[in-house]
Amino acid sequence: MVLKEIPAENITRPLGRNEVIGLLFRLTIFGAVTYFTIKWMVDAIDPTRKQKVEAQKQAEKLMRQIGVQNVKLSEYEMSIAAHLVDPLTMQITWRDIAGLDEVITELKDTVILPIQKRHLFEGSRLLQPPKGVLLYGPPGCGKTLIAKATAKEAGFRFINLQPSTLTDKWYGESQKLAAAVFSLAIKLQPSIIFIDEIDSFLRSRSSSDHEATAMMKAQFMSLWDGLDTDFNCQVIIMGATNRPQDLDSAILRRMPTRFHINQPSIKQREAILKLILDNENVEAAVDLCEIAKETDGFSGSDLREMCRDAALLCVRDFVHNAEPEGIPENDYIRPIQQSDLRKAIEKMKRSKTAGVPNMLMHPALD
Ligand SMILES: Nc1ncnc2c1ncn2[C@@H]1O[C@H](COP(=O)(O)OP(=O)(O)OP(=O)(O)O)[C@@H](O)[C@H]1O
Repeated sequence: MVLKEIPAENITRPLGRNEVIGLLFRLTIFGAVTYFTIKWMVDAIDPTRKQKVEAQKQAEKLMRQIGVQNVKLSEYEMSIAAHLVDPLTMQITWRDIAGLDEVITELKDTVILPIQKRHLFEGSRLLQPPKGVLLYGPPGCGKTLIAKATAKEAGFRFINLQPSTLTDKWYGESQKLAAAVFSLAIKLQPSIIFIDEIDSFLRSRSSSDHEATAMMKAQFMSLWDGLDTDFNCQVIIMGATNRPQDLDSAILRRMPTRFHINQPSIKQREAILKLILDNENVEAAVDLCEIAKETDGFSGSDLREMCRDAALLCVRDFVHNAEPEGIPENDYIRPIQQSDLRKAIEKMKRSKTAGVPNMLMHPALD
């Protein structure tokens, strides 16, 4: 009916030049609007998009900081590169670790020496630096410190990989990300891939594993084997775990160099306390040997929190001794005393028996 109203000659006559241009123009606008709408919708429903953009920005910044130029990275490598640790901010050296001298000496001999003096070991297949190192032991006892110091001292780049980076993604993405971990580490070599809580994603395989998880694990292992067969490749995987018994036996086999970082002994606690309080204002009469005796069962991290608490007691005194107008009587903070450390130990013990991490007990002071 509508067509009937249009004169027949208007339908059959060829289009004029202007009409063709107009039509093309409208088609282009329509195409562009459709493209951007679909792109916007896909972006809007991709929950990882914001993360990806952030990761890319972070990665580009870090790559510039570590002086990597002219290396082209894929989208997946970019999101892994966001976990690179800038060596300028990574200031941990052996001197920042107390009480673990034996572990450090062994690490120097078995991991760092073969890296630094490669030429001496070139002829031997047996004496190549290990491609997998496992640090195991209770939480807060220095595993991460050891890994960072190893990277710093050996001059390796440090990729701090959280297992959730690989496991939180959409189906299929985790495999691409796992591959990106290795390809990025190779592009940036020499490098250390540090995986904290490695048991959380490379635990013993079970029949209840999701198919994607099982595939990712298998792929991770075969990529790892790739590192092993390439003698020129300078990539080391360092894993840390509190639960080595939960690790897949195939993973354990790939980490033949293992270090037990145990709860510190009394001597080690004394050394850690000395290090933590080294630059603090501590009364000369403080007996750290006594404090070490009283802190049985404390990790290095507990000791640090405890010392921080003791130091805060001095600050609190300073604030509470202030005159009513808010001006402190003396303009200095008193040194840490034995009694402050004792009070802090008691507080830490209470929080440990209550199963609450100490820092949660005084969030207001953080
Ligand atoms: N041996 C140590 N010497 C000096 N400081 C230590 C030592 N052990 C632990 N610390 C302190 O405790 C903090 C936590 O240690 P770290 O992160 O290395 O522990 P971790 O074993 O990796 O723990 P988690 O398993 O919870 O990751 C360190 O930042 C450091 O301040």
